[in-house]
Amino acid sequence: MNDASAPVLTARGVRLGFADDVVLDDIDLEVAPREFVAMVGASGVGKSTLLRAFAGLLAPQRGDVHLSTAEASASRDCSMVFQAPRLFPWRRVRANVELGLEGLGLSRDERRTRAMEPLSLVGLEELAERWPRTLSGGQQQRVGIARALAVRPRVLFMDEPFSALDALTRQRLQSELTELRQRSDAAIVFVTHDIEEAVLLADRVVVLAKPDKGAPATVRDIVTIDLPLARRREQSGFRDHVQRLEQHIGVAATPEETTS
Ligand SMILES: Nc1ncnc2c1ncn2[C@@H]1O[C@H](COP(=O)(O)OP(=O)(O)OP(=O)(O)O)[C@@H](O)[C@H]1O
Repeated sequence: MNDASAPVLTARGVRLGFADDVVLDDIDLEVAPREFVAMVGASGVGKSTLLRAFAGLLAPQRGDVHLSTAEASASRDCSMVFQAPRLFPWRRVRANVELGLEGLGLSRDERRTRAMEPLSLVGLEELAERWPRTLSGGQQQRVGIARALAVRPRVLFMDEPFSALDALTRQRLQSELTELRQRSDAAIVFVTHDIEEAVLLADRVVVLAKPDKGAPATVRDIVTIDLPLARRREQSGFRDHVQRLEQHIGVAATPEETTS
């Protein structure tokens, strides 16, 4: 039995890299059940690499990653949403969502029923029998999210899931994700290069950065976003969090730059 408050993900002293190239080092992080953690950092700092290691797709060179075991019936420890929805064009929407459920010991009927739950969570139950090519980009990404949720993961990993969408669709999906996380039991670890998106969505934002040029990146800061959910960019406190994060990542303009 899992302790209900025990972390769903624990990383201790993690080092990651490719051959002799160390990309990240000394990574320590715990993610609590149902927590939403965003990871931000400059391009190439290692956000996707770390997410892959968390999901068990890449072995650490040092340290370890522990994912707690899923307890719900026919569920998985984790699932992943990518930048592109990666739907199979020859399978209808519902059949795409059922894909993740194969191999979980469910009957065909059970798989069909289970696929409809997350589709309704993302507002697509009406489109269950459509072909992917007949959906908009935002709808296709919702199908990708539904497919990842169908397995009732303890942790949902999302790698820049909205970055390929137009600005309006992106905003809509951001607010939908806030609603969805309140109705789902999954913790979410979300990679983005968009600091405002991280402040809109996350309970905590992990800043990855290199301490020195050429050195592997590590966790520079973890910022708790203590604003109530259903956030808006205009609300008080929002910009303060964005600015603090920008300074840590090193994208904030220096005073000389702003006055010249
Ligand atoms: N399979 C691989 N083999 C060798 N090097 C890799 C591999 N995957 C990633 N890297 C390197 O690891 C570093 C981190 O890449 P990663 O994609 O994790 O960064 P990122 O922070 O997600 O970047 P971005 O924001 O641009 O997507 C980069 O220098 C990249 O070139």
